[in-house]
Amino acid sequence: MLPTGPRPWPWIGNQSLIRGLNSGSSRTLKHLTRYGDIATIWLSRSPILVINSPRAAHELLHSMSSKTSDRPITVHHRAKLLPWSLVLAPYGEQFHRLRKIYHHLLGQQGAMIFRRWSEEETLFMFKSLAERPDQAHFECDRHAFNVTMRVIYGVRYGTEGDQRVRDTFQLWETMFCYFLPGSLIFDYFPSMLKLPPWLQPWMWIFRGLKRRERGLHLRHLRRIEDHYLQSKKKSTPISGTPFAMQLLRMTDGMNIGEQAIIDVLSMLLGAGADTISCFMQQFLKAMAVNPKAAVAAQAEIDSVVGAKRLPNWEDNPNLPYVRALIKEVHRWAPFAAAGIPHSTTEDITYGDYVISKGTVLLPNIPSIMRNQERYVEPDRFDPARFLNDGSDSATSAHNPDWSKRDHVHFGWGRRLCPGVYAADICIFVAVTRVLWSFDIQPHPGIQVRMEDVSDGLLKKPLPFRLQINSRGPGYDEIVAQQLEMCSTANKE
Ligand code: HEM
Repeated sequence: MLPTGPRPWPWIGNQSLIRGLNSGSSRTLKHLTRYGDIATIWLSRSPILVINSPRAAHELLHSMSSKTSDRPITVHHRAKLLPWSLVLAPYGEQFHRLRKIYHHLLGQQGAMIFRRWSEEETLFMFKSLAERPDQAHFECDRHAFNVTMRVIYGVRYGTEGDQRVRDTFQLWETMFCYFLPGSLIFDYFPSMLKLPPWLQPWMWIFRGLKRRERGLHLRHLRRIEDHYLQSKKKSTPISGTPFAMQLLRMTDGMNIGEQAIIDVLSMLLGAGADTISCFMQQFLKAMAVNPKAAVAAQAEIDSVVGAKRLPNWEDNPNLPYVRALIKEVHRWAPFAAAGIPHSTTEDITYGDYVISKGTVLLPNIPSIMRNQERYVEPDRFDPARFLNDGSDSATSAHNPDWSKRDHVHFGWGRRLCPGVYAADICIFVAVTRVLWSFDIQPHPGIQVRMEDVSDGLLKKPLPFRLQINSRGPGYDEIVAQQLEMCSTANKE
């Protein structure tokens, strides 16, 4: 027996709800919570279990993680087109191989490379935010893109590269839609996968998208390959060097081909830049509508850091309110809607339910983070709820007690986001520095609407307007001095 859910239509199942889930519709996500901890919906004739409560999500995706970390069969078909993409990888040998690579690059040690580039790139962001506060959404994109490009290839794009940054974010948006279960016709009619390749239009479309993405990477990769060959001759150590260089060393002798390297690096760039940018945009909007929290965080930063220097990653242990505020933005304004679907690799039992092998499990992330059993007054933005939680995101995600986990924005179990350390660093540095130097308010006469977000896997804020004012000339001077001292990076 499966949990209850809305009645499916013959053949198509609950197609309109699936469409609602894919577009991150709050109405659909809320509607599904009516059916309890878990609701069953149908994609054609296959069940999808939508998990609505933190308790059920923890039990199924964390405690039973060894049996619930596959991706759905519909995703396996997509993975054939992108076999070196971790997010699509079926649970198995290739998943473990990729996960090892990601852990090497993004583990607690490896992720420290994000620190230097985040600190430096926030200076460029300040300048652009002060000059163009109306473009805050794009400045967040550019900031996150440049941090990640510097981590991967050691290069940054100046303003003359703006169009390329815009095109890349646009490309990712299209690609993400392609990955969603139920977004392609073969999800409903799997026999179409038996057609000859030239009769499968999704293949050509996807190959076109991939070609465009390859263009972005190839030039930078070729340059790094040259450096790598030089460093090999001289046996130069490569820890702390751009990820592309480290990846070449890790895969040297594996004979996996250039496209595989590009697939790994493009996953890192896409997953890193888009998420950090989304978070920063949600943070700016959340500060404009919750001014008391912003003022409390600024008071803490002022008393610990003062006005004579910029905050940095080392201030993290001394800024508990800022850390709590970041956790609250993750919880209150998540951009991951229905998370990335998991699937079971064997039959499992949850309460009275027997969930058979191959069943899709889809976490309803926004509803889980507004759960009344876990959070007091869940609709209220209240960083104080996390003041006694000193754990970083990775430690909290491994807490065996579901009711003590801070938020679930990074996923669960063996599929937990491997970028969690990098995200903690980039976000802390950018949030603390923005609060140190700017006052953020709604633009006069324009309401800030948290619900104005795009459709898709990531609910990205639609372009918004805020007032972002410097806190005074002393702050501007310090930023200007620091900018001057910045290393002259490779400019694209
Ligand atoms: C605010 C920042 C971020 C959030 C909220 C976030 C959230 C998530 C979520 C919800 C998942 C799916 C987990 C699951 O399947 O249960 C995921 C997967 C992933 N994330 Fe992140 N992420 C963030 C930042 C990053 C960064 C900075 C990187 C890399 C630089 C990254 C790389 C990845 C990768 C490679 C996966 C696929 C993991 C797998 O399928 O095993 N993420 N992330």
